[in-house]
Amino acid sequence: MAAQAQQDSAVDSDRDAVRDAPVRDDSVRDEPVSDAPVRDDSVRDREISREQAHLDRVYRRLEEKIHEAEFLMDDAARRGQVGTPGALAERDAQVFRAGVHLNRLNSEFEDFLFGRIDLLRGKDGKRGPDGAYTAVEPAEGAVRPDSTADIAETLHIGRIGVLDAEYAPLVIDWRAPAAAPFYRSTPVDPGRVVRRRVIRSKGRRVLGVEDDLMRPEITAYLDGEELPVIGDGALMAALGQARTHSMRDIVASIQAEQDLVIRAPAASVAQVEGGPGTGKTAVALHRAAYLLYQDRRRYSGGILIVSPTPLLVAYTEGVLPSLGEEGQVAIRAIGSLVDEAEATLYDTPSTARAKGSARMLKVLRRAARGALEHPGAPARLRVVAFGRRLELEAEELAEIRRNVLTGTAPVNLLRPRARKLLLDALWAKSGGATRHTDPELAAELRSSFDEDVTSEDPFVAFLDAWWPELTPRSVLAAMADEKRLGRWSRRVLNPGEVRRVARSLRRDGYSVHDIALLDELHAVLGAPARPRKRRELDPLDQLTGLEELMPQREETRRERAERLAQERVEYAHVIVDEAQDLTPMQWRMVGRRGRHATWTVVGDPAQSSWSDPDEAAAARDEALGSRPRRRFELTVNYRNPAEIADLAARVLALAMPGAAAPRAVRSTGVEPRFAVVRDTLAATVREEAARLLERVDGTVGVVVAMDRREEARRWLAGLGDRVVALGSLEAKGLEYDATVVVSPAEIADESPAGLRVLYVALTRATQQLTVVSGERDEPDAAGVPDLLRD
Ligand SMILES: Nc1ncnc2c1ncn2[C@@H]1O[C@H](COP(=O)(O)OP(=O)(O)OP(=O)(O)O)[C@@H](O)[C@H]1O
Repeated sequence: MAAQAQQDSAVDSDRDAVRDAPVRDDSVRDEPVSDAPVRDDSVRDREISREQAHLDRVYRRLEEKIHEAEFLMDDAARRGQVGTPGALAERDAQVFRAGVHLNRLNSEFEDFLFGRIDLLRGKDGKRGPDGAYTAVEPAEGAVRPDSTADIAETLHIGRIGVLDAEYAPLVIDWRAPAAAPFYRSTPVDPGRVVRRRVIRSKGRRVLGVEDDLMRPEITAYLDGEELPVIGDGALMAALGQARTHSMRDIVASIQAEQDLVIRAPAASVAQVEGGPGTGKTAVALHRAAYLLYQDRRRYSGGILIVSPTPLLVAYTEGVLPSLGEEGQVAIRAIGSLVDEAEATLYDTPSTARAKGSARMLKVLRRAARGALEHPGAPARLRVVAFGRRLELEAEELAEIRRNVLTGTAPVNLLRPRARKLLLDALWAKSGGATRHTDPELAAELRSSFDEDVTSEDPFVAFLDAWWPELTPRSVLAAMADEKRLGRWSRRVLNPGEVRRVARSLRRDGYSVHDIALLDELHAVLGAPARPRKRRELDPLDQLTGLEELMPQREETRRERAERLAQERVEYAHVIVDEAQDLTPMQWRMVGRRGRHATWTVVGDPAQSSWSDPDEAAAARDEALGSRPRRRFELTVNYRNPAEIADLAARVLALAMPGAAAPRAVRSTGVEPRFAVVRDTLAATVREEAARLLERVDGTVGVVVAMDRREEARRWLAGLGDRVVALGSLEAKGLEYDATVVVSPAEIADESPAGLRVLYVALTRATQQLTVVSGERDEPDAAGVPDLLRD
């Protein structure tokens, strides 16, 4: 039987890839070779043209929908001319809906349609909102006693859903419940799925199909014809593709354990752990698209994805638009979370350690108060009121300041209280309190005294200098003074830390750790009350004189909504990528953006570059609060071939003894290459990078210790834009076809978490890895550095 005969190949291409021996990936070459041979296959061609016919139908339908949307826009424009308020509102709503629709339909997605499942008859005959049958399990008798069965339903899966004119599904949105079996079904637990097909297309042309048979034990018929099975496994094809400088979506080949995370209910915190290359970043991005599809209204509050570096943001930015989602999701690097302050600098590990620690909280609170006493602060206050000269001396002023600061409110919000206590003290000196016994007259006198004093320029100037409105930047700048910082850090930071932190703050620009300090200071200082903008005059109000009658009218609901949107720093869902790297201060910063949010937190403790994971875990727990958590684990490495994964596992064993490395699904037969410095380090690295550029079609990453970044860029000058140099910390989350890791010992010695950083560096390549060793690496005769020996 044909289906039976295909059993072996179907098991070979088992999409779950859960097996012990990695699959040999022959697309990878050690030596440059020409293109692989193309197989002529008439069944394959026939299947491709069948899918082509379906895709043509889909595009015809899309064109009809585009015309409908355009008609809607025209119609809306006509309504606009009527001019009544009702018609105008309706027009706005229509234009908006039609615009969104057109926009989505007009984007010519590469592989708009990418999947298909052929299903057995289900337990009941119920259909879901997308027109597909809802049953997960097959009906009794769907498979006949002689192991034959008929396909009862065929679903095509794509980036957005398309119904035909009769509301039958032409394409099911990948996020719809009916699409779940496409990702979840396995030969062990197939449900109704008999055959799962990945369709590869470009623009409107179908290029190929790859099938996996989920029920190899039966012979299935579709329209009386036996169901053919084509292909060598779509997953392997996807993994073998050359990498560019942008990440691709994985929508056509999401694996079952990943799908569980993507579709997890968003009620609380989904905590996802997995080793390098297990798809954590990919899953996080697909989850954002899924959540928006599931409950667009709820997530109109915005989804924030926090990424470790601007490089990773740039690498991943295109994924959501390719899934049909834009606008509602903000992907921000952890160093760009505070508006108008972009991190451009790196701190040394010891400075970073001090700045990232929760100990800084105390320092910042003291600094926020201490910064009020700046070198230019006036020592005394002199005013004239009721014709008398009144003075407050330094001691009295200090006493008033102490009094004000007993309050716990943010420093900037204490300014009105400071003003009031100054006036009280001046009033007491003026003797005004004894002039009247009648309380009403006394109050009147006091109020005209206050008015007298506060309208005097010297008082206003004094208050501005003595209790200035502090900004996070000004306080951080004050901390650059080592003496002052020493005072504010007493018994919190040691003198070495004080020196290093102060010195780092004297540089031009901010480091990624400074951004969390700025954000904390923003909270500690409090935003000063903004004078409310006067409403623009409404012509209707002018006619009726309402504006005069109600000069302080409350802001309308719409105005309030607009203001809140502008001021938004909180999100409905927060996704933290590479969560293992967040310092306690960064957790506080991210936590403030998701106080009422649901969360997805993905990370890998073995890749943490933070030296005190326990302190960070405590800060994370505080940010996530008591929300219930659901834990997920990703176990399969889709990035590295087994040859590279095995080498990296040696460093993992040193960095985290006993930790399990994820299982690699591919093997290339190409072992990592070990090179020792020949002439100069620069020349050796350049030669090795050039060698790899010849062997791979895509990108090459050269990973060096952080303080070699600049020189490494010079080493590679002129080799073209397929190759990039990166510091070890910048390599986080990224991947290349091939990598050169320069001096493992230098990377490992950089910081207390250096071995884990080296583990990150060694796990970036999808095809080939070269390790260059200097003397410090103590390479053996084969060039293998001490740290990487078995
Ligand atoms: N189901 C899949 N189908 C195809 N490719 C996949 C799949 N899952 C992951 N990949 C690919 O594997 C690579 C690694 O994925 P990703 O960067 O998301 O892993 P990660 O767990 O975030 O890794 P790291 O912890 O090292 O940053 C990417 O190229 C991704 O596209």
